Amino acid sequence: MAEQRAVVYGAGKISRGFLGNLLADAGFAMTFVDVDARIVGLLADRKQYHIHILGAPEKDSLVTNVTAVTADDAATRTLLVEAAVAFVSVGGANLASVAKTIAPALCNRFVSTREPLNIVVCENWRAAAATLRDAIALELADDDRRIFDEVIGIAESTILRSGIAGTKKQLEADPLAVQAQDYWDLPVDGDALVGGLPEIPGVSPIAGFSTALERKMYTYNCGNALISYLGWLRGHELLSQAANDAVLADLIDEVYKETCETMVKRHGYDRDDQRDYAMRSLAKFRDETIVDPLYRQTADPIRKLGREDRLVGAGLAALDEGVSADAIAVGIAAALRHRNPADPSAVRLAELIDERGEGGALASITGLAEDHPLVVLALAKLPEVDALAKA
Ligand SMILES: NC(=O)c1ccc[n+]([C@@H]2O[C@H](COP(=O)([O-])OP(=O)(O)OC[C@H]3O[C@@H](n4cnc5c(N)ncnc54)[C@H](O)[C@@H]3O)[C@@H](O)[C@H]2O)c1
Ligand SMILES: O=P(O)(O)OC[C@@H](O)[C@@H](O)[C@H](O)[C@H](O)CO
Repeated sequence: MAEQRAVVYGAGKISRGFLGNLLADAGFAMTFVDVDARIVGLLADRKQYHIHILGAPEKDSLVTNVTAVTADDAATRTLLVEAAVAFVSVGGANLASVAKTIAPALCNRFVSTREPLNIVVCENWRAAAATLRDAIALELADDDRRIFDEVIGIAESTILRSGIAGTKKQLEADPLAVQAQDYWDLPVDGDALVGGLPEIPGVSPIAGFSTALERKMYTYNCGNALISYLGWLRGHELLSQAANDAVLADLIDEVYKETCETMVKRHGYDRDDQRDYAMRSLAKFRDETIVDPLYRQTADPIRKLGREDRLVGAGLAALDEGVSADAIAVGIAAALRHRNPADPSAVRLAELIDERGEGGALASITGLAEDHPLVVLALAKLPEVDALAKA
């Protein structure tokens, strides 16, 4: 059988450290598309890179048979003609821009084939598949849009593996090296697929997936964000240190109670199943073999304070369901206190707070009124956050 090719939009930590791992193990040749010319140049020259599996070095691998092109390269236009599957992991805020690269490539594909193709979207971003589908549709003329609607599946997934930059030593040996959690499943929205996915062990189409990404963002990433922003304020460097900090234990327990109750009420998840799901995430955060720096977890606080993102989104959902959002609000307050001169988003957050105060900044980031109950609640938690930072 001819070699199957996958196109992976984004060549960052998840694309190389997770998608590339599963696809290489399944025997795929891969083309990565990225806006970062340095990464693209390295991939195109070296055609391989190392993945280091945290806590399980026997599962480390050398991914081969890869190449890459920059997103503005004319070569991207023909990439999807023979692709068997595509993945996107570029950061949710970049979905509109990647759509501009994907749309012409789909038009070229339609000239030679109307065979179905699925694009799996791998982002921590609410309604990521709909966002990408709408953005691609905007780029297409009517005839192509009709074909697009018929033969192109765009399916969400939940990424539960952590992808982490290589250590200094690993990067000296291979500038493309990534570290990844020892986790191998990528659940995908099976109902959104057209014609099914090629066989890729670990990539599992799931029926009834519609609320899975929100569940992950508002349970797993909400807990993670509270732990990470408070952990940073308390001087920790790693996620596992923050998640094992006894001073934070009660609050962590509370935030999971709130988010679990919210998900049970909002989507009808079984209470025990939801609790197990939540506790699996906490066990992961506490796992010391997963050496995950808090600067990655806390990066881009403005995005993470977004109205539909892990903290404010979860807080609004809790209030809608009549559930307490007190602990979630502590997480929001801790994010407002986040300062990191090396992170442009944190610098911008500090400027916004200087200009408008915490309430004004949160209102302008979320679009909520300054007197919205969640904004008021979050501001009321600032003294608690300040006390926890010093405790
Ligand atoms: N790293 C993790 O552990 C992890 C886990 C779960 C979910 N996620 C989510 O996965 C997504 C990717 O995360 P990551 O950690 O791999 O980020 P990353 O920054 O390492 O990689 C993103 C890559 O996308 C590229 N990119 C940006 N705009 C692009 C465009 N228009 N076209 C092509 N490439 C573009 C960037 O240059 C970068 O190389 C995010 O939504 C993140 O929230 C990450
Ligand atoms: O990727 P972000 O920036 O949205 O969030 C940082 C981490 O919390 C996140 O990458 C988790 O590690 C990930 O969601 C694990 O599934």
